[in-house]
Amino acid sequence: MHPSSLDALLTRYSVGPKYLVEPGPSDAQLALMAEAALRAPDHAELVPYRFKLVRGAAKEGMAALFADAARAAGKGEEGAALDAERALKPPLTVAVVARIDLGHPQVPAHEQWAALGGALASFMTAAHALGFGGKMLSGAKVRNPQISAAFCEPGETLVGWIALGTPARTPTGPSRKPAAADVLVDWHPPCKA
Ligand SMILES: Cc1cc2nc3c(=O)[nH]c(=O)nc-3n(C[C@H](O)[C@H](O)[C@H](O)COP(=O)(O)O)c2cc1C
Repeated sequence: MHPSSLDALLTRYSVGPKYLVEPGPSDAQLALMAEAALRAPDHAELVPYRFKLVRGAAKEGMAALFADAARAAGKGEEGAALDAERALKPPLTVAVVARIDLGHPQVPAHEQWAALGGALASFMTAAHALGFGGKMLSGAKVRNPQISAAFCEPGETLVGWIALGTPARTPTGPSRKPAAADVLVDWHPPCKA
């Protein structure tokens, strides 16, 4: 059974591309994930992000870009083949792109990044609730000029890629996290001198 609501929030974990198999989410499931992302808090409703789907023949194009970036980084042919495989293996890859308006009169950049982070988390949690696994990945590749230009329109920043698919193994559980008490702290007003 798929987890729902609070269960999904409490049990999401990342599943790396190695353990992702077909099928990936359908168009209808992707639409639900995007709707969940759009429910994240977003000051002035700027929607400062896009989720760009890499599927079908586009995967080959991404693999070629990854291989070229690996060569440019001095990795050699074995490294290039490994990076190409990273593009081809997941059933679906979703490029996460930021659209930060640095000159916005009300909403500073950090609030727009916060909106993107919330959307990303909701997108991934919705995927988990639908029975899929995934992992957000970036690495030095996001700063490769050819890759960045291929994924971004002017004014956009490539954040990374979410690998998505069906988990091939029973998850061992979420990664280690701090206790709730570590992030819940009482605030006290400063003492008057
Ligand atoms: C924007 C972003 C980029 C990330 N890039 C990487 C990465 O390149 N490599 C990696 O191992 N983890 C990366 N992570 C972290 C993983 O996606 C994941 O959150 C982490 O391994 C913790 O696992 P969990 O999600 O199960 O708690 C990134 C996370 C974010 C939000």
